[in-house]
Amino acid sequence: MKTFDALFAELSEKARLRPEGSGTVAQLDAGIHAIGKKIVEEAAEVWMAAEYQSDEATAEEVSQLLYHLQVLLVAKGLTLDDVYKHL
Ligand SMILES: N=c1c2ncn([C@@H]3O[C@H](COP(=O)(O)OP(=O)(O)OP(=O)(O)O)[C@@H](O)[C@H]3O)c2ncn1[C@@H]1O[C@H](COP(=O)(O)O)[C@@H](O)[C@H]1O
Repeated sequence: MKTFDALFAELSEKARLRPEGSGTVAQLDAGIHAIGKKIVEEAAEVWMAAEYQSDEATAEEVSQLLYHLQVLLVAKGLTLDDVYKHL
């Protein structure tokens, strides 16, 4: 099973190697504004799933929100340690 840290390493590699067909590369190319909008959209989907849908659906929406947050970190050149030091 993939972990949060493993996903971040994978996304960092995608940004470095820019493989064809990568959704992450497309998101990075779309820029901070587009990534930010995606985060807000996914956050709303987390809320709606938690309030009205199953635990499984909620967990899936959370995974998508975490993915888009990681894309934002990669786009900004931030690391997980930059975040962890605030936890
Ligand atoms: N974990 C994720 C992940 N979570 C969410 N998403 C993206 O976020 C979108 C969220 O989907 P929604 O349900 O909101 O659907 P949607 O609104 O129709 O989404 P759009 O495609 O229209 O933006 C998905 O379509 C994916 O594009 C993800 N895209 C990729 N990953 C993982 O990231 C890694 C790198 O992926 P690539 O860069 O695509 O190779 C792989 O391990 C993937 O499994």
